[in-house]
Amino acid sequence: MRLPMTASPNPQSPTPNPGSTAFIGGGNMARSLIGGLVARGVDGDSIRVAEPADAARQALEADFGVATFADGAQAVDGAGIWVLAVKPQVLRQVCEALAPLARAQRPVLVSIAAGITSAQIARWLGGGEGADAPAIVRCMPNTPAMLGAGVTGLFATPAVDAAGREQAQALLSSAGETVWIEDEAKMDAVTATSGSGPAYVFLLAEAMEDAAIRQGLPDDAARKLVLQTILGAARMLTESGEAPAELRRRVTSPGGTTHAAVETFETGGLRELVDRAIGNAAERGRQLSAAND
Ligand SMILES: NC(=O)C1=CN([C@@H]2O[C@H](COP(=O)(O)OP(=O)(O)OC[C@H]3O[C@@H](n4cnc5c(N)ncnc54)[C@H](O)[C@@H]3O)[C@@H](O)[C@H]2O)C=CC1
Ligand SMILES: O=C(O)[C@@H]1CCC=N1
Repeated sequence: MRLPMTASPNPQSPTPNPGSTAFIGGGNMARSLIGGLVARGVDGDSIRVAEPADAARQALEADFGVATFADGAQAVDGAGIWVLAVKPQVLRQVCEALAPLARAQRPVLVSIAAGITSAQIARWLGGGEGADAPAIVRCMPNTPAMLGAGVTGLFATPAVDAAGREQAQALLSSAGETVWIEDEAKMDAVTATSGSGPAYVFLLAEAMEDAAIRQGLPDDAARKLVLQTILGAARMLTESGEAPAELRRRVTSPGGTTHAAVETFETGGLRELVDRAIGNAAERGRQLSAAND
């Protein structure tokens, strides 16, 4: 097991290695993204992670062979791309602490924090206009990234050049599909749809499993039936080329069992509820921005 490295940061470093990636924060999402990079064949030695929790650092080293550091300044030293993977509540403090190094190294900054805008990050890093503006790519991945089955929405500020966009896209592509979003204001909708979205499917799985057990199925049978149903339906959605409504229509015999269930969902207001839930998630993103400014 490696020990946290102690090399001094070099604030003068003018030519960072674009192939080296630093993660600030080594929690759940960082692990998912790092796992995707390593699975794609990226050398763990080129990944540097700042993470204050000893246990998380040790696990990252053991699982992925990455270099870890207790201190952000050490992790970013020489890295051409920095992934800001801390909670929105601590991002300001992280950016302010790394601002001098960001101005010296001029990395591509990839933020995955929900809600926090590129303008806030730029300001916390000390700003700069035109060619001096920090190159920020605001992203919203999701947890299926750990299987390479994620999807990420990306928005790049004008300061990000074509090479920077390619670097960010290559990083997030190792976690699954990518979608460029040209209007940053829509990133809260991305967060509410796909960033948080896996939890909606997990909630549906919980509810279906509970209902199946209430219908008398043994626990293990209920779980297997529900999980394989969701997997099979997801594959049909992604592989058949058919719209969700058409796939639903084909399962729903008039007057049959599915019809009874779907009518219950429709009259119970499922669509309105989903609309409200996603609207509330997007609004929470905007609140996170305001609350952590
Ligand atoms: N969990 C999810 O499904 C998704 C999360 N996100 C975003 O990813 C970011 C991270 O979320 P998670 O990984 O879920 O959180 P997490 O809590 O698992 O990871 C955050 C990590 O940052 C570390 N940390 C705290 N202060 C630090 C500092 N000063 N320097 C370096 N590391 C520090 C913590 O010890 C922790 O390990 C958040 O901003 C969240 O909005 C984005 C997409 C999906
Ligand atoms: O719940 C959250 O705030 C984060 C962002 C998207 C998924 N998890």
